Amino acid sequence: MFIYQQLYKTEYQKQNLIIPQILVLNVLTVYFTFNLVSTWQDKMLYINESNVKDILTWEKTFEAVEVAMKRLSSGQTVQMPRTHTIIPGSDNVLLTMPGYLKDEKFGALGCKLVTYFPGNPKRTEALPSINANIMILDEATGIMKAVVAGTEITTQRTSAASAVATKYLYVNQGKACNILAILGTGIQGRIHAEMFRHFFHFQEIRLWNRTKEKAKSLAEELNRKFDTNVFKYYENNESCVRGADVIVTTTASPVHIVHYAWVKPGAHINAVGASRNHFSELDEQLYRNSDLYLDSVETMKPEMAGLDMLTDSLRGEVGAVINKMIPSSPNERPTIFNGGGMAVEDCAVGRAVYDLYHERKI
Ligand SMILES: NC(=O)C1=CN([C@@H]2O[C@H](COP(=O)(O)OP(=O)(O)OC[C@H]3O[C@@H](n4cnc5c(N)ncnc54)[C@H](O)[C@@H]3O)[C@@H](O)[C@H]2O)C=CC1
Ligand SMILES: O=C([O-])C1=[NH+]CCC1
Repeated sequence: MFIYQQLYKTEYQKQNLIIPQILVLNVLTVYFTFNLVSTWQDKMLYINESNVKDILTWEKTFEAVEVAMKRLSSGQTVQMPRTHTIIPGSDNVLLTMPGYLKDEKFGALGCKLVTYFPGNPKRTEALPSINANIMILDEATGIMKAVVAGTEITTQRTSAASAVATKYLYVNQGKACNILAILGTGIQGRIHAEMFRHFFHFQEIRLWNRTKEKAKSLAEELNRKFDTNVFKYYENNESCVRGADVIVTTTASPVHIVHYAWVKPGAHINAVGASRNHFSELDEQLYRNSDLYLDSVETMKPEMAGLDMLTDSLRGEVGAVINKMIPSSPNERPTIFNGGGMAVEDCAVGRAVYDLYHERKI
């Protein structure tokens, strides 16, 4: 632009050029800014499900979720309540889960879009009921850096949240890991069975499902896969739960499938599944006679029907136990971890995947 100006000699010529110059300058500014942004967006990365499965380990997911829980309970996160867009006349729902987590290793600004379409597994070509994508945004500019496929991440991080809770509320108390009971053998039931075997080495892992054949075939498949016989299938939920040290519920059942009378004193329960609310798989007596821990009290308040009636049971967040802000329960009351799933867990694991992807230069 400066050189261009020097070519004109008279004041008249120069003045007459001012308006066109400003216009040209503006057009160029808009052009370059737009090009810069569109270059960013055109180059935006999509890390697909196969990439995620290749690079994400359970150890990394566990670490990311543990950090997310810790940071949430020490006020280093922002997590908005998720929105639920329910498709009229169905149980199908779209959730948006925005969050921000401050952490050198796992920090991210992100938003997960996740759908829950419970009929998907029964389609002619079975599909997962939960499908997700996580947007990772640049903290300085707000521009999207990547979309990370979020279905495997949701699967792993949900089970990892149960594993973190089990470690701090149960295993670290020196309690025995002999028998694990899992109710519901869909995607969450399967990952909990494999991940809990991996981290805690249970001697017996019991599986129960409403459709009995599914529990039976999963037990057979996992025994074959790991060349073991620790996986046992149960026809009845009561006998599956009685005597178990740790119980995991991963169903969409709208009615109670675990009753207080069946639960061993001092047992730990991870209540993962939810139907229309998060107060359905376990009966009220169990909630009233247990110590209840959540992933996020704020996020669960609008979602967990009945939470306001459980003030005597509610001890706080698992992150607060990890941070030693509150003690975990040393007594014989059962402990319950009711995890609703947190956006900041998805941010943390999404960031880990983003970094691993670049480290490995896939
Ligand atoms: N807390 C969290 O962060 C997350 C929670 N979830 C919840 O976990 C549950 C399971 O999810 P996925 O394994 O991905 O789904 P899935 O569709 O693979 O499995 C659903 C399971 O629920 C059982 N089920 C359905 N209706 C039932 C009923 N009326 N009584 C007994 N069992 C019933 C099915 O037999 C199946 O075993 C769902 O409720 C889902 O919303 C899923 C992901 C994250
Ligand atoms: O946290 C999560 O992603 C979900 N919670 C329930 C369905 C999906």
